[in-house]
Amino acid sequence: MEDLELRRKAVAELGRELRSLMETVARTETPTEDLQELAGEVQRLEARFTGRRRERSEIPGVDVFPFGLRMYSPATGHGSAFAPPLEIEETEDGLVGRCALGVAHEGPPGYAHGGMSAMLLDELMGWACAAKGLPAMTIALDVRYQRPVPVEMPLLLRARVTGIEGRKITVSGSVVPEDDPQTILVAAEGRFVAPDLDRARSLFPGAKGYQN
Ligand SMILES: CCCCC/C=C\C/C=C\C/C=C\C/C=C\CCCC(=O)SCCNC(=O)CCNC(=O)[C@H](O)C(C)(C)COP(=O)(O)OP(=O)(O)OC[C@H]1O[C@@H](n2cnc3c(N)ncnc32)[C@H](O)[C@@H]1OP(=O)(O)O
Repeated sequence: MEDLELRRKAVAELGRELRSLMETVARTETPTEDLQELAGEVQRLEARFTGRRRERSEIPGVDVFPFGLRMYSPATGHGSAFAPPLEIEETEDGLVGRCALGVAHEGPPGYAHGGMSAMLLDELMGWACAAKGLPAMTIALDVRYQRPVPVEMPLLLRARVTGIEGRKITVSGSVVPEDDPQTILVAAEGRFVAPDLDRARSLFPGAKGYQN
């Protein structure tokens, strides 16, 4: 079997380069004819991804699902061009995530798109459920945008499970500047449900651990 760590490293390296490319594209003032030529080059590059293409519900071989790694997650995945990516650490008071967003994640000029903050919090809050042994799906997310989130600013995101009632979990979350953690930029309250085994089997047919 191919070395998994080596493959994860390669996936992360490719992700890093793609992220950098996305940021360059979002900021470039390159002449129009060069853009046209570059589109053709990117298309040729894409044709070099050979080999089997993963099925829709197939879990990537580099992942650990549902408790571990999601390498192509648009929030935390080191293999994703779209992810900041969010780095997660477990603390006594829940999970803490660190990242900085880029111009590619912009909504209002100079500030993050609100959907980015919502996505990052949603994911971190989901991982907070998994950290309690209950991998769960979001059923409701209430996001309060208190201050705009500047891009290129180191951020701290927090997620804490506030209640567990059977398979239903409530979680709170926030986004703050790393150097000014008292200032809440975004606050969120979420409700999650951990699917029971039958539901998990039908929702995630590619997750071998759940199959008979
Ligand atoms: C051992 C199983 C493990 C399975 C793995 C699960 C998840 C793994 C996922 C990720 C990996 C881990 C870390 C997380 C990382 C990222 C997080 C990303 C978060 C997301 O990006 S996630 C995408 C958006 N999210 C959805 O796509 C959910 C759509 N949704 C559904 O697919 C169903 O909703 C489901 C399956 C969640 C529950 O369905 P179900 O059949 O298992 O549950 P059931 O109906 O029995 O409800 C039980 C109690 O929850 C109440 N309840 C249920 N659903 C409700 C709703 N929608 N609104 C209000 N209350 C609701 C009922 O009222 C009842 O309450 P009561 O008991 O008091 O009556």
